Amino acid sequence: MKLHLSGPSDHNLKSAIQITGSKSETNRSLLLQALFPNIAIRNRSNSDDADAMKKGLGVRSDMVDIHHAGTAMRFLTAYFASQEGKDVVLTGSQRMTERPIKVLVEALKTLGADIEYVNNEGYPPIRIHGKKLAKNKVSLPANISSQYISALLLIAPTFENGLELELIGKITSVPYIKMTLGLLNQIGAKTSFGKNTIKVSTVGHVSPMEMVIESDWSSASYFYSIVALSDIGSEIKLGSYKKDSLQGDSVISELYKDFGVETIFLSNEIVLKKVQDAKQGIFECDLSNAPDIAQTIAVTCLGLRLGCNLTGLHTLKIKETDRLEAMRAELSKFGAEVKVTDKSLHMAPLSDLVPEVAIATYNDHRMAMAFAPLALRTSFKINDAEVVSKSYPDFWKDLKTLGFQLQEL
Ligand SMILES: O=C(O)C1=C[C@@H](OP(=O)(O)O)[C@@H](O)[C@H](O)C1
Ligand SMILES: C=C(OP(=O)(O)O)C(=O)O
Repeated sequence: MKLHLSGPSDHNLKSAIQITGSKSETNRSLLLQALFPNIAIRNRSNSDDADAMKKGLGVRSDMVDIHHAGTAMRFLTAYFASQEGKDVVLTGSQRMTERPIKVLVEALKTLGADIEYVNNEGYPPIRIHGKKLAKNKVSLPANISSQYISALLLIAPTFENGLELELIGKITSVPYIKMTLGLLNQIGAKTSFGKNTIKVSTVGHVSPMEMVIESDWSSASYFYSIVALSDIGSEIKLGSYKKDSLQGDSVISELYKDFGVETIFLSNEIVLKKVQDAKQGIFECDLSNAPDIAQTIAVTCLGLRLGCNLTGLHTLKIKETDRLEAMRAELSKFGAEVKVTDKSLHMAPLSDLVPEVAIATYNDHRMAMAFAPLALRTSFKINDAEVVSKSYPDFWKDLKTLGFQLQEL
């Protein structure tokens, strides 16, 4: 589906939107629920990735396809490896077969798992023969993806003597590891996170309990961008959010102050309000703790005619696409001067946007959603707009309620 996008006629926005639960929290909770069936989940994500996780956990055949879902790939690898008697081949989309999994597989093998690569060493698909994992201590590199660490931590409560991880190198995407530990605490696991050691205790039994998932902050980021690009006085209310979030992307409420966006925390909602013009100059930020909002921020800067230096982006090359290269190519179509390294993105301020360009999305939901707010500045096209369903299937519907004009081409 190719969409032509233009902004609302009135740039003074007033709207309220309900977003579903965080996909990261949902996929962790679904795994914990499979291990401890007394857990009930409220406000789960309606994303494709959450569906892939749910289906994968319930599968009866010996083939599991998780499509594009990185968390489902990594979390299910750990889950199946620890399920005695389970024999499955775990695979995904073409892109998933290019996203590395060796660090996790090696760590699981050290713990006693039986896993083979079906085609290419280090990459899905993998064949897993589930076993009771006997060891309880392992070291692994921590600078490639935090999902490997979260995957191991999530199965740890079922180990006889808990689990101790030694993390090697600079730890990336730390808030996602803390999110995992936070959810483990909710089911009664004792956890500790020292400088480079994480410990999780065994959990024998979980009494009936409810996990209430906060709505997705990465999805909220697109509305921060919209408010930043709209008139002073604009307000969008988003539910259901809270101040003490488990999601690292909630840092956006601080970052967007520089773009003139204030966040008002109500009991179960946030109100994003454009209160002043953006701070002028080059926007600088290290996003190693919040990699999923890098694309949103780069496009906001483009729309506000600001330059940016975004660093800490070393994980972006192995996500749904090489996001650094994809951003360079697509920002450039609007006329921006962009340089990328393998861990950073640098953009010079641009005064006039080239209109009516067609943005490619590279099977990456965040490419489509990050660029959409720019329709407040110029009209353009988005190719393969349906990619948004990976994390936010209602995105285009919600954009229409704000008055954005979407025309299917
Ligand atoms: O654990 C998680 O839920 C996630 C961790 C992050 O990945 P990396 O740790 O690979 O950066 C993030 O980009 C991804 O969208 C979700
Ligand atoms: C990187 C992402 O997801 P995953 O790694 O889980 O595929 C994302 O949603 O931006």
